[in-house]
Amino acid sequence: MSKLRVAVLGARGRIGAEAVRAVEAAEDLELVAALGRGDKLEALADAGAQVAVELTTPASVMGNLDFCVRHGIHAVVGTTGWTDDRLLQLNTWLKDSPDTGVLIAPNFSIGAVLTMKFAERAARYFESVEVVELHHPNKVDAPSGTATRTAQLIAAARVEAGSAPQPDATATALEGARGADVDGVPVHSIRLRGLLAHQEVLLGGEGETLTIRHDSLHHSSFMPGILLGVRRVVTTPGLTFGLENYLDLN
Ligand SMILES: NC(=O)C1=CN([C@@H]2O[C@H](COP(=O)(O)OP(=O)(O)OC[C@H]3O[C@@H](n4cnc5c(N)ncnc54)[C@H](OP(=O)(O)O)[C@@H]3O)[C@@H](O)[C@H]2O)C=CC1
Ligand SMILES: O=C(O)C1=N[C@H](C(=O)O)C[C@H](O)C1
Repeated sequence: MSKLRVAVLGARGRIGAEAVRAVEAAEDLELVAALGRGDKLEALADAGAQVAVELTTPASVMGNLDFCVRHGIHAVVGTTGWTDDRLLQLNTWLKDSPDTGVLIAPNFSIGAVLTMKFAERAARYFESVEVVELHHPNKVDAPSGTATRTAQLIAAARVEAGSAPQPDATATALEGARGADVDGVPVHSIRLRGLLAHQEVLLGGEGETLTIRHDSLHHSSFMPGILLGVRRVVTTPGLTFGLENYLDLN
């Protein structure tokens, strides 16, 4: 059987470099291009890439996806910075290339995906819920894509359950003291040398709390999810948001 031809964008970055190694080590995949900033996207088409793994920056991702979708190259995207407007734009491009698949995964690690699902399930049972994400200080965006997605899932679950607004008597506060408001869920971002990617979801009810915590200790935690994404995206046209859609979590 012929190998799937894979390219990595952002190949010299922290996660991109790990992804290059993971693709090279996979027997059913062939690394045909490894591009960094300044490299020409035409190299993807010239190399006959079937799937591009996009691990760059929020400023670069849309231009790269525009190229990929126009050339029918499937994409597995870990880059953050997704807004409703960006998703709308991507869906518009995909309409003109209906056989092309794009997976956007706010987090490729199984533990982080489960954290999001557990938090979504638990959200309706507690009066209060806040998210704390902790990352290395080189991260350029805050809150993290994972925390944003977690808060959105929690908020949607609470709306569906008819939950009351969270109790919070704060009358005065320094700007930022209560975190960022993501659909009504406070999200707190910590940047600390020594950390990689961590998240806590704190839920509180009368006389009890529940904390769901996940730690990515090495970029290797993201590799099984990336490889799964690469193998599945070629038979999953259109936009898929979240690795959970490729997993049997029920
Ligand atoms: N979904 C997930 O599970 C994960 C997602 N991420 C996300 O992935 C992204 C990258 O993270 P990280 O590796 O830590 O960041 P880095 O800054 O280490 O890597 C990004 C790389 O992309 C390069 N780059 C920038 N623009 C382009 C472009 N147009 N074409 C090709 N390469 C480009 C950068 O080059 P230069 O240095 O020259 O700017 C850099 O080498 C972030 O958005 C991060 O949040 C990270 C880990 C897991
Ligand atoms: O920048 C990172 O490192 C990470 N980014 C993603 C995010 O913003 O959620 C995934 C993971 O947290 C690592």
